[in-house]
Amino acid sequence: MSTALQLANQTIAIIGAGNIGRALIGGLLRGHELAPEQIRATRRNPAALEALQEEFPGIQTTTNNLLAVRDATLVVLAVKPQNAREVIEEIRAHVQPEALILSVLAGLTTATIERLFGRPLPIVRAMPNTPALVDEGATALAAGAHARPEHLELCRQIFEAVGKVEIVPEYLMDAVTGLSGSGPAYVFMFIEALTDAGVKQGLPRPVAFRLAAQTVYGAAKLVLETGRHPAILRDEVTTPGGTAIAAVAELEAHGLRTMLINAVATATRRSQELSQLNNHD
Ligand SMILES: NC(=O)C1=CN([C@@H]2O[C@H](COP(=O)(O)OP(=O)(O)OC[C@H]3O[C@@H](n4cnc5c(N)ncnc54)[C@H](OP(=O)(O)O)[C@@H]3O)[C@@H](O)[C@H]2O)C=CC1
Ligand SMILES: O=C(O)[C@@H]1CCC=N1
Repeated sequence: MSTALQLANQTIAIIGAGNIGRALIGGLLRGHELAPEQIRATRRNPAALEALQEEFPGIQTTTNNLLAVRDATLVVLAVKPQNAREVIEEIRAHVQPEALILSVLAGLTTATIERLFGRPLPIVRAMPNTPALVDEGATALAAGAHARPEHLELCRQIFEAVGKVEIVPEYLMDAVTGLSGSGPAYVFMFIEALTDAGVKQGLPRPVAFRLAAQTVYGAAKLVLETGRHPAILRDEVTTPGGTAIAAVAELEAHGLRTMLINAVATATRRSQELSQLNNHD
């Protein structure tokens, strides 16, 4: 007998339907595998919940977390990490014994979440990123001690509705946070800087901006769709004695690679520091 968990059979409570929670609701509904009535979304601000319901007709919204979790088979923890403890303490006695917990809380380990619930329960931890809002997220998933393969698969389906998914051991979640979780910030800076560079050369700003953003998007798509090594694709742009190699030399002189390696190392360290603050009793 298959033990696969079907998305179509789930009742999903999204506790803290802000940016990430909203992205997940959108992805789930666009996938047409479950009806809006299977989703309960919470936050404290009733006006924001009304707006959510207008955006996603048929979902149930409430400021009452207990009401949302009581019949949920899957509880998504999507509040900010600083609100996590109070929310878990509030809902823990009301969550179904068999429910799966899916946490997007940055820096909270599955062991800490389990301790806050006060009992062993299946937990999957996710580190998504904001491009999930346009179905181009990059998400890493890690299983907690009591999560079974079918739990991980269910969560994979959820995040595949809003982008690409990698499964990693939990100890790598800080590195993921430094790379793809925080990464959109680096890429936005890159697009902004490339736009300025075009403006400096005389391009109108809106034109420079569109060219810069599309260049980043197109280059990423070329890497992903061809599967070819980025260094080979770069070689194809660099005509001997031409323009691109002149700029590549400039980027190398200023240590682009080292700068990124150090930036991701710093973000990873910061994630580890925050984890240490979050995960002590
Ligand atoms: N943004 C990012 O790039 C990433 C974020 N994450 C993680 O995702 C989580 C959510 O982040 P994000 O979506 O950006 O944050 P948001 O602030 O957009 O969403 C969190 C939501 O939680 C709601 N909330 C707060 N307290 C409660 C409560 N007691 N009960 C119910 N709802 C509550 C807030 O709404 P209201 O004020 O109306 O209650 C808010 O809308 C965080 O834990 C973060 O670490 C992970 C990866 C990337
Ligand atoms: O900066 C942060 O802490 C969060 C985690 C990943 C992206 N933003």
